[in-house]
Amino acid sequence: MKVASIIVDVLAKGTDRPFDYIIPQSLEDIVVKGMRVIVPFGPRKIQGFVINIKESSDVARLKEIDEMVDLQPVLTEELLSLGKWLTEETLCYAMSAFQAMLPAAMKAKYDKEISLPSEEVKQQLHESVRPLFSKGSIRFSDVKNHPAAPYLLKDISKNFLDVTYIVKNRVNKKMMRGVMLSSSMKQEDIEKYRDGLGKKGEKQKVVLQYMLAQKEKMSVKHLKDELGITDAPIKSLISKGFLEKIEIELYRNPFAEREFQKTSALPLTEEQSKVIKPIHTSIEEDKHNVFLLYGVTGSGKTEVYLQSIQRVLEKGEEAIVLVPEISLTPQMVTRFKGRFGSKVAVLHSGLSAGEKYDEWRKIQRGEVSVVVGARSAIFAPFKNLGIIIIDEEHESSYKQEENPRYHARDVAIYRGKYHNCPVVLGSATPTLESFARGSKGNYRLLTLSKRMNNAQMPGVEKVDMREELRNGNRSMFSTVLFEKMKDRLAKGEQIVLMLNKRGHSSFIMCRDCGFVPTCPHCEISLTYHRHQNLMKCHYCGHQEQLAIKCPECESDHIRYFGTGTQKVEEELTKVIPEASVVRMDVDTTSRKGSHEKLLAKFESGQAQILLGTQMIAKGLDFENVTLVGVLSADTMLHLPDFRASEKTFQLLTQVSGRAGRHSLPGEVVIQTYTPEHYSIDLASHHDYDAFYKKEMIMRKMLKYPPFYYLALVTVAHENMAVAMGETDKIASFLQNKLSSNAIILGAVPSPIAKIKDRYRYQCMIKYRNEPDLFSSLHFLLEQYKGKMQKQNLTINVDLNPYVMM
Ligand SMILES: Nc1ncnc2c1ncn2[C@@H]1O[C@H](COP(=O)(O)OP(=O)(O)OP(=O)(O)O)[C@@H](O)[C@H]1O
Ligand SMILES: [Zn+2]
Ligand SMILES: [Zn+2]
Repeated sequence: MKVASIIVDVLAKGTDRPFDYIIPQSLEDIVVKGMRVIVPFGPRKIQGFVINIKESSDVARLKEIDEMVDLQPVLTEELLSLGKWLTEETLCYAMSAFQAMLPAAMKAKYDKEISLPSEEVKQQLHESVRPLFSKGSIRFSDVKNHPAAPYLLKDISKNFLDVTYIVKNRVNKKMMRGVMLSSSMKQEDIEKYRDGLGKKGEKQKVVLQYMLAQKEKMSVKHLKDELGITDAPIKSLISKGFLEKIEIELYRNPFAEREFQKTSALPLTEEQSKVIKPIHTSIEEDKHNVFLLYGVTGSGKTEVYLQSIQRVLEKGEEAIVLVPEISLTPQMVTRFKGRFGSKVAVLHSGLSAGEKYDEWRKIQRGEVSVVVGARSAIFAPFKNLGIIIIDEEHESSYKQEENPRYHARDVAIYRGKYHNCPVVLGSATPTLESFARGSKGNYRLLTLSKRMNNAQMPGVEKVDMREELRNGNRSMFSTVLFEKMKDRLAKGEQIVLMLNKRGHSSFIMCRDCGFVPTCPHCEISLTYHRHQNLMKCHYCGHQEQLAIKCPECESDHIRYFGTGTQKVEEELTKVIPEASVVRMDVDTTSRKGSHEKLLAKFESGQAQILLGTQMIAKGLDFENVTLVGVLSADTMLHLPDFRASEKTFQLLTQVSGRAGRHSLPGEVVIQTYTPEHYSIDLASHHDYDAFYKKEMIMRKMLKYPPFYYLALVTVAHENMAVAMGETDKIASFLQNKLSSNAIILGAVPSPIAKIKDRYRYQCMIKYRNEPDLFSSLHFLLEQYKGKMQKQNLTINVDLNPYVMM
């Protein structure tokens, strides 16, 4: 008898352990570790992961595995043990850890298609299996009960056959209204009609002009946005037969039809050669090392990554490159695809479930050897990893904010140890945690202190916006910034303007009494949505009409506060009408491929100003940009987060780094209300080292990372007293369990004290060495499992939290 230990798909504390099941005789040689199967569980049938196969079980009465979900293992031995490690490190369920490693498309049950990789293979198949393939590929569901099925499964387990999941694109293709130039009419006739249009047909003329120039299908929405027109001129052109109505597919893979210009390795600078040496050695000697590549903006870190990967590929091994989601820009992708061509898979959130599955399969089948992707790409199922690179390692998006609450850096180091390969963390502004490890020698610190071609770091000017106001300048541009913008436009150079939107920027405030409307269910300020003229809660979706009068003091000076990118854009067109502006924010980039289009427009010089939120701060490398303006440097400083200063420093340094990266010298203007703050002051001097020293003193004094570890327990309940009471109990329980060196703060209300009508309390643990902490937290969650279910109490434990709200 063979027995499989299985983690079942029930997310509850009591079921978070392996259950034993008998493997039916017909499947004995076929079910292996890392496959998913269907098993009876109570009255139901559910999915589970096989994590072990054994000869016997201690449990007396075992049930049998019902059927197979996968015909081949989806998790490798390594990923299975990584899953176990994740459950211990992040206190998550084994099931969530495994699920996190697979593409979303595979979470549902899909039929499988089985096909012959080639005709020759047919001879190797079992004789009863051969006839099944007489008409090409087959569906597993069709042959499941066929007498040859057991032999078919055996042939699959011998890797004779190809298995693909039939993943329907869950996101159905979205179609939208579009138009094209009439196919039956001659272009001259259309041009003739256009030229004949007078004042009354002005709008139609604009449309035809545009369509004739673009020579492409266009969505109606795009035309309206781009040309600032209504439906009317488009409709009348259709009725006259100049335009034809068509349907346009909204989503498409932005990189699918792209040709990538092939690049080859650049001769390295002296500094680059110096830092790449130990990385190459580590690759060649199969040694695990963590390198912290600390290189100023524009110092050529990417080339170091590329040539490190080159060496890995020459060894026949594989590479994972993580980049923050927002810098998965075409520019970044082009660099990797340009060097390694079709060996590169790209994983980012813009892909549909089906497309993500396709990329994942290429990795699993060894068709690619480099993955460039956001956080979850760290689980890429490579079997011979030779290097893991994390670019912009300071980015907080590498921490997942839901279960499993893992940090990609920790997973990278786990996998690097497993595969005896180097992990490279790169940044111009490393996190304090990493830099401290680098300085102590836990990581090997590699420094690139100079920009390419010895380009100077841009000069930075701070402007005190309070002063501007005192001098009567009420606009959002300081005099200095405005003058410099004018100057660059005159010279034909380009400008990047950043508006920091994180924090509270688009809320409504009463200018008389300071009242700010908040969500009645969540206690966070409502965000103003200009298009619909509504106020919305970003946590629960609650919305209200815009207040006309202040409910507190009845003043009608209640209005939109802070500036959105759209408002800046409007202002720009007013004060500098000659400039063409590309605006990049969540609104203009939500559509697939729009990111790419906007950046292409800027890169080609069709626009002189790139205006955007944080998303433009990183990774962009444009030759002609000589001026960077930060419109409001301090919005992030006031967040209730001990990393607020660090985040501000990082962002300012990153965005400043966009200027003067090539032959033209760059300049930066930082507008701020708190120019004396050390984050802003030191960022303006490009002084990471001084910032690091200063911030380390603060962290030491306040007992924060990297001097102390943090754990955050958040409790939520609809009754405030219950939430507070339970948090108090948890705090005193931990107080008893932990040493007197641990600091336990709370119960206190969370910075966001209520979400969706549930009150939130938290307890923060600061500790250095508490061997009992994890087991105590486990015990606690175990104790609470009944209460959590019955009383609808939620307890979240975040080890090394990045979001303090
Ligand atoms: N050895 C080299 N010779 C010539 N040009 C190089 C070399 N290495 C890098 N470059 C060029 O220098 C520019 C800056 O490099 P890169 O964008 O990699 O900087 P970075 O360190 O990643 O900066 P950031 O942190 O700001 O993104 C790029 O245009 C790159 O092509
Ligand atoms: Zn008021
Ligand atoms: Zn709300």
